[in-house]
Amino acid sequence: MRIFLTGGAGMVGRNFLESPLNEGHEIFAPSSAELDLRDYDALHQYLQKTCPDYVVHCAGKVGGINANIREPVGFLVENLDIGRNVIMASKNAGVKRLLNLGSSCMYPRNYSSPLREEMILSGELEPTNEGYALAKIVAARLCDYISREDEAFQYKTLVPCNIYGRHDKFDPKNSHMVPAIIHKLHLAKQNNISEVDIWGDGHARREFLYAGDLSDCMWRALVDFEHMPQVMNVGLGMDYSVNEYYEKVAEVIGYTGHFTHDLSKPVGMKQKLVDVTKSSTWGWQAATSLQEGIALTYDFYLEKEKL
Ligand SMILES: NC(=O)C1=CN([C@@H]2O[C@H](COP(=O)(O)OP(=O)(O)OC[C@H]3O[C@@H](n4cnc5c(N)ncnc54)[C@H](OP(=O)(O)O)[C@@H]3O)[C@@H](O)[C@H]2O)C=CC1
Ligand SMILES: C[C@H]1O[C@H](OP(=O)(O)OP(=O)(O)OC[C@H]2O[C@@H](n3cnc4c(=O)[nH]c(N)nc43)[C@H](O)[C@@H]2O)[C@@H](O)[C@@H](O)C1=O
Repeated sequence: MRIFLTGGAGMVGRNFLESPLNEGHEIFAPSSAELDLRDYDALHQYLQKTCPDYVVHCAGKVGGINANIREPVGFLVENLDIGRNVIMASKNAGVKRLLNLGSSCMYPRNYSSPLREEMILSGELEPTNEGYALAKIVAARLCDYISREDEAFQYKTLVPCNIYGRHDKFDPKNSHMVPAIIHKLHLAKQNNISEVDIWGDGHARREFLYAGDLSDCMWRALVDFEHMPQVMNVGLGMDYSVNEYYEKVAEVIGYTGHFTHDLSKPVGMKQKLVDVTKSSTWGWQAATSLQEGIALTYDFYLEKEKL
């Protein structure tokens, strides 16, 4: 397969490229410095030249709750521009298969039951990442419409829960919760700090999938694209409280201090567990436990620290 991968320098993209399943495929993965996806003409020319069989769209402006609260304009506009450009340039260059990455942020807030794909747009979005979610919803819907208007084009969307793993962002300015906890507890242990702040009361719940498992699902989707549902959640099938994540990371790192709760910090959605019925019926499920995933991510963090 000839594959054009966007976001190849990011966490999901690098795990996709690192996968042993990439054997025998030709993958084009320009960085944003080589090909800025906000430049439609450059992108269209690139696709006409490379003629990929598949486009895998991982690029975007991505960050944790703080980054989304700080820059709603950038999260909406950049992801809208990039999403529209990649999808429309692919269509206009005649690329027949496209795998788009959505996010569980697309779902309405205040649902306690597992979130099913048909629930997208059925309610109010979470304000802390509304801009990002709107851009993700537009891109997913654009893929649906293209596939509906002309069956020769199959543009499909995976909707992952929160992701963590190798090549994650650990800088507190932009990081998601798991990498943020790893960074905080590592520094607390190194500097003998006996107390670490948890944002909020710690009762919010999150589902974090190991990036290597998402990569495995993406490769399986390319191999069995016809049978993949038009929109499909990708998750672990279970969630944990924020407090439990801190406890699990402390166990892996060997941090023995205690935790306080900073109620001034944003907490976002109370819960966002995705329903995994479609993906398990399709024949895929996550293989990496939270314990294993955190250990592998911490190994990566330590390797990075040494550089
Ligand atoms: N991380 C998570 O928890 C989740 C992520 N997702 C989705 O997965 C996908 C990948 O996320 P993740 O790997 O974490 O994100 P990263 O921030 O790690 O990577 C994003 C990538 O997008 C590229 N990019 C950004 N802007 C541009 C641009 N203008 N032109 C070209 N490339 C650009 C960056 O390239 P460069 O580095 O060269 O600038 C970077 O490689 C995204 O679609 C995200 O919405 C979905 C659910 C959860
Ligand atoms: C992935 C998906 O979801 C993202 O939203 P989010 O899940 O709310 O992002 P988050 O991982 O940063 O927070 C998860 C929870 O964790 C709590 N929390 C505790 N302590 C820390 C902490 O130290 N840092 C952070 N970031 N969160 C903390 C925090 O209060 C919140 O309750 C979108 O940004 C968007 O990227 C998107 O698509």
